[in-house]
Amino acid sequence: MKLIAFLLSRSRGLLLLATFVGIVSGASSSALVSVINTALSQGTFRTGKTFATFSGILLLCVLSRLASQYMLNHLNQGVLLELRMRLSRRILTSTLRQLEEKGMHRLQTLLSDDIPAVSNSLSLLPTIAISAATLLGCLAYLASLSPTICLFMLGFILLGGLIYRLPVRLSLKYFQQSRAQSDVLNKAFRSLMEGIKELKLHAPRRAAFLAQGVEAPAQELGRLMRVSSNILSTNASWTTFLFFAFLGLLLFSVSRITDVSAATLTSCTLIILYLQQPLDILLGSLNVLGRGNIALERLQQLDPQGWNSKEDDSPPYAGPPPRFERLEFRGVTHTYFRENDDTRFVLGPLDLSFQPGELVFLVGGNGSGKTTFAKLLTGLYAPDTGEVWLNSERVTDANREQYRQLFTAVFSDFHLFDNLFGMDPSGRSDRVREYLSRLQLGHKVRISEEGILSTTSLSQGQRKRLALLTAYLEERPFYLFDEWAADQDPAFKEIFYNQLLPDLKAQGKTVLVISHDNRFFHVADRLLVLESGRLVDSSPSIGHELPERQRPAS
Ligand SMILES: Nc1ncnc2c1ncn2[C@@H]1O[C@H](COP(=O)(O)OP(=O)(O)OP(=O)(O)O)[C@@H](O)[C@H]1O
Repeated sequence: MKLIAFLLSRSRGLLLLATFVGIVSGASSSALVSVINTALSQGTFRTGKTFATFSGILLLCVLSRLASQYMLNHLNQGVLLELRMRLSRRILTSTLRQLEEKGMHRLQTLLSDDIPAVSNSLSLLPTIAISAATLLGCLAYLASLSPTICLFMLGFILLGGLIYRLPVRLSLKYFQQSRAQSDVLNKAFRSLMEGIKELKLHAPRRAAFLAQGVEAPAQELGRLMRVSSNILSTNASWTTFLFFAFLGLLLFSVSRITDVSAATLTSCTLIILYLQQPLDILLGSLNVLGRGNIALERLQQLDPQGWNSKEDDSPPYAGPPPRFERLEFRGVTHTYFRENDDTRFVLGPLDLSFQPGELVFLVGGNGSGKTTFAKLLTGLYAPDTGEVWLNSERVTDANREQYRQLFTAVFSDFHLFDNLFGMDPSGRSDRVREYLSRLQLGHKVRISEEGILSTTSLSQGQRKRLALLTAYLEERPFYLFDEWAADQDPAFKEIFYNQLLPDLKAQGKTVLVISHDNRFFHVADRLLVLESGRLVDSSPSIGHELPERQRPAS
């Protein structure tokens, strides 16, 4: 089973030790039964020797159970930590395109459902080890009392186990289908959170969304889980029935065909009754382990082989931003395929270059490919065809991580962290204060020596200014702003275009600004114009005539 193999590959020594100690616990538990049984059948329960043996074994049983559980709990938590970190690393090392194609909601299911499913099954391992050892110990004792009854019991366990497996498989099939439904439901939950304002404002939309978007997948998920659980419940009841039917058979039939004494039969019955709990646990664990296995398989699909990520092997780049003399696109293209309507969007082929200290505007209608261009430029997408060259070196999968460190970007769907992770603001507090005051945020936000922002609960325009502050502090050679000024008031727009951008240029930074603000195009050294994925113009902006549909309204 993948789950056990995974656990073994992580900490073989500890797992084997914990299993061994669990076996000691199980064995001592069955030894206890034997002591009780012997004491009862031979009437020695009042002797000091029996009391000492009983107490000693009891102590061994409890302590070894505790030790085994502690070890396995330690192992489980270690594995869980590793799974969480692995998944986070896989998300970070996968290409943006792979993540977009996979869908963020699926990643959410992995984090919220699949990791706990693995955790549930791992936390069952100590109990499984102890139950298995108890079972084996009791069977050995049973064999010493009556080999025939032990053989019958073994036959019953094997037959029962085989019969039990089939419904478990069916139940797991439903569970597997429920994972896909969880993805759908998580997608709906994302829409619920992100679209809360729209839903609150429109009652019919809210009702329809609740019914079709949430209730329908939630009901389907509930149905699948219900069927899966009902199969298991039926299975468990059926096994309990079989267990007592076996006991009945033993008492009423087997005793007739073998020459066991009444005392032996009583002892055997006592042991078999004692076995019911470990048997229940072992059979029930088939399902929990199966679910954990399915969850682990889903998580492992993010592994390099499973997801075929070329970038996974490259170590994270920890050096300074690369030197920047010239950046060139040679015949670069990117294509989006849309599965649902069989159409595609092609950006390029693009041939252009950037030099240090240039202020370039990228303009074009909605959907013309500006943001896609920005993702290609910043190395978030690799070109489908064509080449990107930095200075005299071609950008490839091997050096793309390093190439990306050239840029600082504020995308239109930017995320504002409440901590300046990876930047050390200590010793730069004067600069931080100066930037905050330039961005007119001095009265609103403070940044601690550790880089923690006092608040991010700001207006959208203010949040964008804070993102700009982060960009300033990164001090990269190339700045990219995707419709940054769209949320700014007219006064601050003026400051952005007429002061902040020229300042960056004066510092020798290259700046690419995606903008619809025609009034400020004259600030640019160069204007790139995109139309339906094609670069139709890339001439100097001064005196430049825009295509008619992009000219400012007079
Ligand atoms: N993740 C994606 N998967 C498939 N198609 C996409 C994806 N992102 C964008 N597209 C398509 O690619 C085209 C260009 O999108 P892009 O976001 O680059 O345009 P844009 O010029 O930035 O538009 P806007 O000004 O509206 O932001 C659009 O037709 C869009 O439908």
